[in-house]
Amino acid sequence: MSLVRAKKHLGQHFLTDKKIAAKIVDGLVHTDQYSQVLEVGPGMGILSDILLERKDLETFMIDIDVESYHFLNDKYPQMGERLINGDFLKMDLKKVFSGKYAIIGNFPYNISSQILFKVLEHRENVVEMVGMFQKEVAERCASKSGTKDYGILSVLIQAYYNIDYLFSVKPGTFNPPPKVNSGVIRLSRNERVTLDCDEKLFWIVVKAGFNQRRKTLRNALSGVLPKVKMDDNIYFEKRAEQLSVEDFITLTQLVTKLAL
Ligand SMILES: C[S@@+](CC[C@H](N)C(=O)[O-])C[C@H]1O[C@@H](n2cnc3c(N)ncnc32)[C@H](O)[C@@H]1O
Repeated sequence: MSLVRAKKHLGQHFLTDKKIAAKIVDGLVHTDQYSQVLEVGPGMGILSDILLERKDLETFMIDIDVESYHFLNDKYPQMGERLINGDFLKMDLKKVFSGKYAIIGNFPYNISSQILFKVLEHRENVVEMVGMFQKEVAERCASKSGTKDYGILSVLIQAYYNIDYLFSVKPGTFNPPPKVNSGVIRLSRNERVTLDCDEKLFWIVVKAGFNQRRKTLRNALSGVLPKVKMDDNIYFEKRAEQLSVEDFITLTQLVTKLAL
């Protein structure tokens, strides 16, 4: 079985350290809540080898690279239709999974945000995600209000998930090595079934606030929500990075009232 040639445009950096691979799979801790897991970008299968040993989990895999797909198809003939050659970003997750499941991967760094937004979109059923990202992205997701890294993804992820930064990984543990350090995070769905506010508006407020993060929320929101008559509430004088998830929920409730 010849090895898969690493393709830069697909973000292919293959992990070579089996101990790190095992640590990543061990990051799945809420397995009482699901029995199916989707691995995104299995590559040559360093995580998949460990996942397939897990008797408590039914593993699905999707890789965009046809060469990886053939490699894995030969390596794991038992996978059948659970091994998919395709683009995770275009994958119809509802067609494959009807109940709760987890997502795991050493993700391609060029599409990190899109992967995270897709997880958020399917938050009702994705109860856990363990994944490796570029270290800065992993840290940004986990950062708290008042820090420079705190942004749209931090708020949206932390609204729906508890986040744990698990560990960092050096470039030398990949072949070929990436130019950046990596970080592994775990997202575990929190108790909130829904937010206590208009969720669509919450997303709009968060995005608008951070898209002009140097401005006060009064100025940042006025462009996207022209019908809202903002009063003298102190929230409007703050900047997005000063607000916690709870504050954003309260602000969204306030904006809803002022729009009536
Ligand atoms: C960083 S490599 C990780 C490979 C392997 N899991 C490992 O740890 O060695 C990322 C993998 O994601 C795959 N990939 C890139 N874009 C993808 C996409 N849109 N959908 C699914 N897989 C993708 C690449 O082909 C590659 O196998």
